[in-house]
Amino acid sequence: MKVTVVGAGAVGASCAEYIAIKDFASEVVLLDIKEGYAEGKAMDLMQTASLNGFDTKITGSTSDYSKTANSNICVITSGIPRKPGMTREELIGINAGIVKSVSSSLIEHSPNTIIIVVSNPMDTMTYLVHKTTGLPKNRIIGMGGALDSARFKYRLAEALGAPISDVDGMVIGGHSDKGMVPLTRLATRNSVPVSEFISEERLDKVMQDTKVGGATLTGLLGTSAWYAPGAAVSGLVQAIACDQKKIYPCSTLLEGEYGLNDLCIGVPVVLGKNGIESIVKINLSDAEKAHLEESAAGVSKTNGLLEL
Ligand SMILES: NC(=O)C1=CN([C@@H]2O[C@H](COP(=O)(O)OP(=O)(O)OC[C@H]3O[C@@H](n4cnc5c(N)ncnc54)[C@H](O)[C@@H]3O)[C@@H](O)[C@H]2O)C=CC1
Ligand SMILES: O=C([O-])CC(=O)C(=O)O
Repeated sequence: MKVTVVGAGAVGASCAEYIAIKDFASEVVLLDIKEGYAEGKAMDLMQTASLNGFDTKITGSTSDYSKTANSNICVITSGIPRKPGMTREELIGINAGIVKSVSSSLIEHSPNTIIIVVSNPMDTMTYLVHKTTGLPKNRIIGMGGALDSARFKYRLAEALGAPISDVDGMVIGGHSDKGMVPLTRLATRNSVPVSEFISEERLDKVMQDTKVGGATLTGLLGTSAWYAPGAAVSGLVQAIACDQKKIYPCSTLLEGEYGLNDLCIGVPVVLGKNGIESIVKINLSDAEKAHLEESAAGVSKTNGLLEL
């Protein structure tokens, strides 16, 4: 199993590290445009192998896509992150050009690859990959919901005073400060609805804190987060590489599902060796449907800024 990660910055390197530590891939190639940067990160990571006990071989490449040839899975993290006070949508001008050229170079060398898009604004970048590459829809996956759901579980555990392992919950919708739809109604503590333990007001705060999870970290760090994003990507990569058939909320092209068309947005999907094996349709309440539709309108508006 060969995995390429484009962008050896904060998220790309974290992603490579988590993939290696989980030790399911034979090879990870990190690629960046900064001279020597990916090679340096790869060497540093390889020097953790005996310490962390993995055999995954990590190599680096400065813009040489021949080294990525025949990758089973390619992750795109190249592009600029936001600074405090910015929205993810403001990154579109620079990141669209980067994502378009990177995806085309990847496919040239790995025509059968599955692509995971991370660069922001992620739902729109995922749509761009659809529009410009012609890859089948099951092989283009946007990562956002897995991260947002992890943050939701963190906030739920905090509110419940419970261990995170006791908590389950999912966030669908667009990966944006306003567009996320945390499904509080379906969240559970050890299969008991969380509403049995905490008030509606407290749950509403959980929802609000979850939606601004990325912005909160950007304010604290001066740039956006990388540990949880890297871990979330590694979960998706593992589900595909090991054909786990796990359900994750991912950004995928909708063609009528959830009443939405011609956009990529986060909904639950089954991940396995073919990438997106199926879109899972769950019954949403009227309020959740309205929230998702509003989120979709926001994503479509951002998609409208693409020069296609
Ligand atoms: N979808 C999600 O949940 C998340 C998305 N992100 C997004 O991921 C992206 C990367 O974030 P960071 O790693 O923090 O940024 P970073 O600045 O640390 O790393 C980005 C890397 O991309 C490289 N790069 C730029 N243009 C390139 C090109 N054409 N080819 C190859 N490499 C290129 C840069 O040299 C840099 O090393 C940002 O757009 C950020 O908003 C970040 C966290 C979560
Ligand atoms: O907040 C950002 O800009 C990066 C990101 O998507 C996240 O951490 O959720």
